[in-house]
Amino acid sequence: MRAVHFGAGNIGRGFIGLILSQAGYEVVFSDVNDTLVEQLQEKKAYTVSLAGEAGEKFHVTNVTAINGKQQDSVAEAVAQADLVTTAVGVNILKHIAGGIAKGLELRLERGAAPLHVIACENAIGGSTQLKEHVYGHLNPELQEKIGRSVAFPDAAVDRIVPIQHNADPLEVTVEPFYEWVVDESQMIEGFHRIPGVHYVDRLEPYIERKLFTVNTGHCAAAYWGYLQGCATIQEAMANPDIAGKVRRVMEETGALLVRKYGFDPDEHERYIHKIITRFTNPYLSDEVTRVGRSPIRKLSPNDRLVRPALQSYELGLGYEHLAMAMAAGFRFDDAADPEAAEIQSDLASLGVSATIVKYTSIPADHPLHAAILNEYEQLKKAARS
Ligand SMILES: NC(=O)c1ccc[n+]([C@@H]2O[C@H](COP(=O)([O-])OP(=O)(O)OC[C@H]3O[C@@H](n4cnc5c(N)ncnc54)[C@H](O)[C@@H]3O)[C@@H](O)[C@H]2O)c1
Ligand SMILES: O=P(O)(O)OC[C@@H](O)[C@@H](O)[C@H](O)[C@H](O)CO
Repeated sequence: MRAVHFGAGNIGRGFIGLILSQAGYEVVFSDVNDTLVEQLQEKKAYTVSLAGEAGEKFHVTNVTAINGKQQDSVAEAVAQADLVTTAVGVNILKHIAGGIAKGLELRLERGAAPLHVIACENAIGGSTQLKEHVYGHLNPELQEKIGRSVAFPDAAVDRIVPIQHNADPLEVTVEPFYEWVVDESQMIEGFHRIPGVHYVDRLEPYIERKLFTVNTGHCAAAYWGYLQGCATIQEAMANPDIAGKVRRVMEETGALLVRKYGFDPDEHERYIHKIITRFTNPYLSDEVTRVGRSPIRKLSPNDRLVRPALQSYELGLGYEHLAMAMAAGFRFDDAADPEAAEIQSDLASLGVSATIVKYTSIPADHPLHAAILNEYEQLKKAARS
């Protein structure tokens, strides 16, 4: 069996590629990074190391790569695949959609077997978003025909994989923990279950639990850490003030999740505790600039900060620390991050209030807007003194 995986980056090699290879798939990575592609084509294998005391290593074999810039090769790979997965970043999905659409057309012409396409991105409805992009390249007749034999089940993926600084460009160090949850209700016949993947009937509680706990806490640690001059999440979490606030932001989203989904409060508390342990893993060094990356995405209405804060407000629950984390996000001025630079430019030209509205879509007369604005001004004052 052959899987085509888009994105031979950190999570692609360190998680999805590893699991698929262990499940017996030949993994064909599609990437636009020439070095990664050439190395994978040449070595056909790489090493995944677990960041833990034992330092366990996995030799991942039966892998290769194609260059994602060559749309015909991408389409041919999709046409021959038994499974398609992605980990490119949710904003990149639109760029891979054309090649996938072309590949699906080829499959139709050749009468190929049913196919599942699973986007493993940090987003609600990632595969559904990819499907919309792919369908944007197909006329209604093709959409209808392809829809009968191609499914896009949504997924939630969890494993912390920092930016790598290894001599071997293919080697990747990952945390030992992982969770991959796939929505079974969106699948069609002919799917071969992948060992290590958890299949559920309803993904929403899983993706929201993951995004609003792991990723909300993570970006809060990154933004507060960045403002305190910390280079890594580990360094940020060693600061008791930051660690306390990170816990409280996860308690706010925890109260929301418990209310929305009826999670057991003690079990959810253990989930938060486990996440804090993962953030403080001494065998990992995870840069705050990676975790805080793409603040426009992270401050957008459906992502890890605004969505839980608005829902908490609607239910009369606390959102103070979420507002504080958003304010810190607006202060994240990493010059190497184009989204951070865009926000900083808007703050200077539009002012704080209009910039908050522009990126969060929270109206200026909303109490959450006032809370973000107030906290932003406090942070600015603190930075001056
Ligand atoms: N790293 C983590 O801890 C982690 C954990 C869970 C989920 N995720 C999610 O996984 C996704 C990837 O994150 P990452 O940390 O692996 O990022 P990454 O930057 O390490 O990897 C992304 C890869 O996609 C490639 N890419 C970009 N454009 C492409 C294109 N058009 N075609 C093919 N490949 C292309 C890049 O060259 C890169 O190798 C994101 O959505 C992220 O939120 C990351
Ligand atoms: O990948 P992002 O930019 O959505 O978020 C950064 C990190 O929070 C994220 O990559 C985590 O490490 C990961 O989601 C853990 O499962």
